[in-house]
Amino acid sequence: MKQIIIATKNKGKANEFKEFFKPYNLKALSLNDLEDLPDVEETGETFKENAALKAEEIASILSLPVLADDSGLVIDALDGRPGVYSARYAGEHKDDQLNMEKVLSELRGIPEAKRTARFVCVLAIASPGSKTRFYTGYCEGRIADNQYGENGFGYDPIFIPKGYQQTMAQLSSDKKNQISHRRNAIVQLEDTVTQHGLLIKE
Ligand SMILES: O=P(O)(O)OP(=O)(O)OP(=O)(O)OC[C@H]1O[C@@H](n2cnc3c(O)ncnc32)[C@H](O)[C@@H]1O
Ligand SMILES: [Mg+2]
Repeated sequence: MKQIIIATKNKGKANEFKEFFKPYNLKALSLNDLEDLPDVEETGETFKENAALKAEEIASILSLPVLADDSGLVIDALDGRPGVYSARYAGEHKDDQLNMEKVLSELRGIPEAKRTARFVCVLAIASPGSKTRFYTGYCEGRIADNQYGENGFGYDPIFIPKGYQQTMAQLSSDKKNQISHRRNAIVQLEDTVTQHGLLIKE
């Protein structure tokens, strides 16, 4: 089967990419499937900068085209936080539970209408010798009053997509993968995947 490398160590993201690429008969390999690759430091101030850092560093080490995802939750009432700091919002150890508790406590007392937020996903495709390409997807919604549901990862238990009454973590993984920021970004890059050199081996 043909393969595509995703420069992520996040198992939740990696599993979603595995599903997305199945219809292309493409096997998505994450950094958890490959040995001896460094942790890329995310020193950028934007999703785009961090996505480029991850894709370009791994592409240059492997001399292969690489896809990276930088994503996060942007909350209006918190002036856009946690934003690019979503993974480490409550500390360097990247704890989903503590991150959600921090957001819920910062939003305590804020009424439903003012709890608007969106998930953002910026994908970068870096290919040695070519210019890095970017694709962005959004998923609009609001922050719930508590955590609900077990599916997904990250902030899914506190995020209610627009048009739904349940959190992302209460929806099935198939449903999430139809409406998510990551899906919406993937749709943008579909042509690139099918037409260009992302298929690294048979
Ligand atoms: O950098 P990699 O290795 O890909 O893994 P990461 O978890 O550090 O990924 P990011 O730097 O892009 O940070 C994204 C964070 O935003 C949150 N997030 C992104 N997509 C999400 C989703 O689909 N559902 C829930 N939370 C999400 C979650 O907390 C992630 O850890
Ligand atoms: Mg990260």
